[in-house]
Amino acid sequence: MSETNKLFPIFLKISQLEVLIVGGGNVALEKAGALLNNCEEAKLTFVAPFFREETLAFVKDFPEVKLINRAFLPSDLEGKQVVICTTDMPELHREIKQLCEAKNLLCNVADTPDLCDFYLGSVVQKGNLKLGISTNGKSPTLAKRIKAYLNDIIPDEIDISLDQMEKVRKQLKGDFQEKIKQLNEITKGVVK
Ligand SMILES: C[C@@]1(CC(=O)O)C2=NC(=C\c3[nH]c(c(CCC(=O)O)c3CC(=O)O)Cc3[nH]c(c(CC(=O)O)c3CCC(=O)O)/C=C3\N/C(=C\2)[C@@H](CCC(=O)O)[C@]3(C)CC(=O)O)/[C@H]1CCC(=O)O
Ligand SMILES: NC(=O)c1ccc[n+]([C@@H]2O[C@H](COP(=O)([O-])OP(=O)(O)OC[C@H]3O[C@@H](n4cnc5c(N)ncnc54)[C@H](O)[C@@H]3O)[C@@H](O)[C@H]2O)c1
Repeated sequence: MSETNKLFPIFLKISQLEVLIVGGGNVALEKAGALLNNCEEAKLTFVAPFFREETLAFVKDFPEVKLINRAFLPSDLEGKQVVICTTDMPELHREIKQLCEAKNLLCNVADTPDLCDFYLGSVVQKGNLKLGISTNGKSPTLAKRIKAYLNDIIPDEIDISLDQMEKVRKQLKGDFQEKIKQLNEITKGVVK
């Protein structure tokens, strides 16, 4: 059988988690952008001895972002649940990954699949609908292309259908199996 993608996608309530981003440069900006564009209340703490202007300009309007202006210390991991390493210091990333393992923290080392417990995905968003795309680390660029393609072909009106379905779902009576039958019937024509 051909190779399969064994990653399991979950949709994190990122505003309920404490996230540490180590580094404040281009890659930090890219990863923070990925999180904040999905949830502007994401609780991000950055630690870095130097922050790029672009990073500072981007994060300044987000209420839950904190900046610590010095080199990483192991104590920065206290109270954190997710850690994203974005510096230009591979040795530091290996050390942080080990510290995270000892504390059972989920760690992503940007652009370094071997050190990641999870990958960031490409995200398609149409109102309440969200699709996460993974290429199993094979090609983030192709993931970006697939995102653009899906963004074009999924109609904006899908969000109206979702709102209508929510109302119907709340009004339906009957036992669970009967509800599923009715919901399947109503949604038959939505995706053709
Ligand atoms: C989805 C997205 C999320 C995000 O980061 O926001 C993401 N990378 C994005 C873009 C992107 N990254 C890179 C380029 C330059 C072109 C290229 O190299 O292809 C571009 C394209 C661009 O920027 O246009 C460089 C790169 N990335 C990785 C490596 C190392 C390697 O593969 O070995 C290298 C080489 C570094 C070097 O040269 O040394 C690895 C990872 N990048 C991942 C995620 C994870 C796998 C996701 C998947 O399964 O597809 C994984 C495994 C880990 C992680 O970082 O979480 C985001 C899409 C943005 C969008 O949707 O618009
Ligand atoms: N820029 C890109 O798009 C890109 C693409 C692929 C790979 N990379 C690689 O990713 C790495 C980061 O790139 P970048 O462009 O974001 O670099 P950058 O210079 O913009 O940022 C590096 C950040 O790491 C911080 N840092 C350094 N030592 C630290 C420490 N001890 N504790 C905390 N923070 C520390 C710096 O203060 C800075 O904020 C580099 O190794 C680069 O080669 C970058």
